[in-house]
Amino acid sequence: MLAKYETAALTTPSTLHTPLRTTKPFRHIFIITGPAGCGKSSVAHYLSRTLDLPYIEGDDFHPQSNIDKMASGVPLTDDDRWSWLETLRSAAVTTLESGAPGCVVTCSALKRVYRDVIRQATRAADDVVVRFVYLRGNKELLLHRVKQRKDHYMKDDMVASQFAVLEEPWGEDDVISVDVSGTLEQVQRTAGEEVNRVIEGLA
Ligand SMILES: Nc1ncnc2c1ncn2[C@@H]1O[C@H](COP(=O)(O)OP(=O)(O)O)[C@@H](O)[C@H]1O
Ligand SMILES: O=C(O)[C@H](O)[C@@H](O)[C@H](O)[C@H](O)COP(=O)(O)O
Repeated sequence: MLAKYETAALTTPSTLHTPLRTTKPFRHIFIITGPAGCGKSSVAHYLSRTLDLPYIEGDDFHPQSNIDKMASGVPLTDDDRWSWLETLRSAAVTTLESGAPGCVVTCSALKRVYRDVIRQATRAADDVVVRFVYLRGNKELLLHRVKQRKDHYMKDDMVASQFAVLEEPWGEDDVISVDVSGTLEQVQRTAGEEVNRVIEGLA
């Protein structure tokens, strides 16, 4: 069982003039990332449910032109993605401004510059924290999982193009990396434990 979200606390530094410490909870935006088939939706639904945080599905924020493009097997370009990423970031910030203590967002965020667009959400307020959960799997595994998936516009022929532009987030200190080669239950549990460590201020 994950710890209650409300237990997370930011202790503001005391000064000579304010000897009493006040606490203020962080509001976390957890971005579940990785190429198609890595398990973003499956893991994000689990985190949203267990942490009782709103779920924002990145695919719901694409303009129709992007969906048509992906459905016809044409990879998106940077220019197709900028406004999508900004819209997604706004949706996360609006969710917090509406009173949510945090949220869980799915977004492939394949390149560092895309993650940087999302990172700008921290400018909304000093208690907003962005953490990425990168679901790490090799191309063959994700291809296999996308092939098994039904009723999704994104077909397996897009996986190779996603790996071609993927910049794995090594060295980015706001990223949790989770190996997805195990069962879905194992991956969900590991992601939950890692996210819980962040919420508790341990990571
Ligand atoms: N660890 C896993 N083991 C086996 N199947 C998985 C695992 N994670 C996800 N899947 C399955 O793989 C497919 C893709 O998962 P999904 O969550 O839709 O990925 P994404 O949102 O990243 O494209 C789904 O059919 C899902 O049930
Ligand atoms: O679940 C999936 O199949 C993917 O997440 C898919 O929906 C797509 O990756 C993104 O929505 C945007 O496309 P890019 O990853 O090419 O930016």
